[in-house]
Amino acid sequence: MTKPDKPVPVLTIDGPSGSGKGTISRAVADALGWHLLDSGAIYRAVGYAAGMAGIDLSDAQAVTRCAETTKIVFRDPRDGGETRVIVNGHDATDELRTETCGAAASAIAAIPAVRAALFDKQRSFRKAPGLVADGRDMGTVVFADAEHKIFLTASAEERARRRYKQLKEKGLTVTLSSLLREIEARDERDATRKVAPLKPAAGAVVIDSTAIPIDQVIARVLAVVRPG
Ligand SMILES: Nc1ncnc2c1ncn2[C@@H]1O[C@H](COP(=O)(O)OP(=O)(O)OP(=O)(O)O)[C@@H](O)[C@H]1O
Ligand SMILES: Nc1ccn([C@H]2C[C@H](O)[C@@H](COP(=O)(O)O)O2)c(=O)n1
Repeated sequence: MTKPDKPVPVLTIDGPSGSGKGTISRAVADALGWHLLDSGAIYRAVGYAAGMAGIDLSDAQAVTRCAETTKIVFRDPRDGGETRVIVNGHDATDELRTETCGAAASAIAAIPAVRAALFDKQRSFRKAPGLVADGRDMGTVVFADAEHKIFLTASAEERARRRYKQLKEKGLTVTLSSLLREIEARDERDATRKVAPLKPAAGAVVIDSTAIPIDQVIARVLAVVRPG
């Protein structure tokens, strides 16, 4: 009798905005040689496409149609820079990273039919030799069968400071207090929605990175995948 194929391993990294999911996921995926899914970029792309089409984000039917029809392509840059996100043929990478797009993504992500429309697309990223999946419901819903699960968090104040530094370095004018308010509002919406709310998956290893430097967080996550 032949043995059934071993499922492709998945490491899920869920957590609130600014906890470092993207940074840590990219570094861990590179170290393991695994694929990467930035599921937040998919929700941001739909929020962006809906905005471009003039759709009212509270119109669940219209936003769901938008989620079903928006073409989202992740393009690896040839020069080793940031992955580009192409939305309906337009390189929207920079627009997607704005707080406006983050808030739009958070709003449309609360619509159950939108989440259902994006489910298969996210699952399709599971390919050998493995996948690191970053988001809010990777370990609880989309890859509930994942072998390794992390919940990465940090205090809201620390996350606001990180975002402030990031935006200042880009030359943008922001205030720490407004960023803290935006982060707290997004946390509240993502964690209290009825469908797939942000919460640690059962069995997830919780890492609070408030006072832990990036390289140590990466080491802790790698130790979960490759213990000993
Ligand atoms: N442990 C850490 N210590 C200090 N800074 C960190 C740490 N982890 C991440 N950062 C910095 O915090 C900022 C936000 O990180 P990142 O974009 O990875 O968070 P995120 O959780 O993916 O956010 P979002 O959900 O909004 O996409 C980046 O500038 C990153 O370099
Ligand atoms: N798996 C996911 C990923 C993202 N979202 C929603 C909620 C977030 O506020 C928003 C943007 O995500 P980010 O790019 O900041 O990680 O998208 C979600 O509901 N589920």
